[in-house]
Amino acid sequence: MSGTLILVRHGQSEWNLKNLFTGWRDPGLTEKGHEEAKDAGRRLKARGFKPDIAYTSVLSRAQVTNDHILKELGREDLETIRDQALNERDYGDLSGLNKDDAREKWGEEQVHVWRRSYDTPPPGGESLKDTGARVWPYFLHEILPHVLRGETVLVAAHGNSLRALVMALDGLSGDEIVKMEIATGVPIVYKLNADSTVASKEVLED
Ligand SMILES: O=C(O)[C@@H](CO)OP(=O)(O)O
Repeated sequence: MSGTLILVRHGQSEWNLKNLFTGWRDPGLTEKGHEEAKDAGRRLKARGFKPDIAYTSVLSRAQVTNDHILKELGREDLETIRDQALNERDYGDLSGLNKDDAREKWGEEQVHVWRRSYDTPPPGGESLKDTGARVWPYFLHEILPHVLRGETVLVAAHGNSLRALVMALDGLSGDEIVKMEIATGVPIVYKLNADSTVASKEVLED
């Protein structure tokens, strides 16, 4: 039997809008972000998805996104597990800085390497590899068993924690992940086989 894994990046946050490195800081959603989250819920509802359990991070932008989705699905009372393992990548000393100011200071190329490379950490922060080293074991031990039991699992998390997960699920290389972006509020739906390989992947865009 195969189960379903639904990944959703939180809606636009106040700091996404202000173009600030966010990481483990905890800004709320913008109006647009709230709408994106509700829209993710509507898209899932239109396709008949019914989560059996939900997972999110300890950061409010992901939790509120999860709440909006569950409300749209009429499942506000669904068990939701919150864990730091699903937090955004820790941006270290870049947290709170403007991304354009950082490009002025350190150069376009260096900032791109910090933002998108696989194994170069930003100063004082986590590389995507470091993020994957906490996201992937958590996924294997806590989330995957539900999917393998045939359940539908919702994971509302963050751009880079989800990039780490998608990298492993899709078998992408360190070079391939550099180009991979995850849009806010757009559900990515995986069906997994009983041996945990990916049976199908669908991005629920407009
Ligand atoms: O600031 C952050 O925490 C992330 C996600 O918003 O940014 P980036 O896309 O630059 O990795």
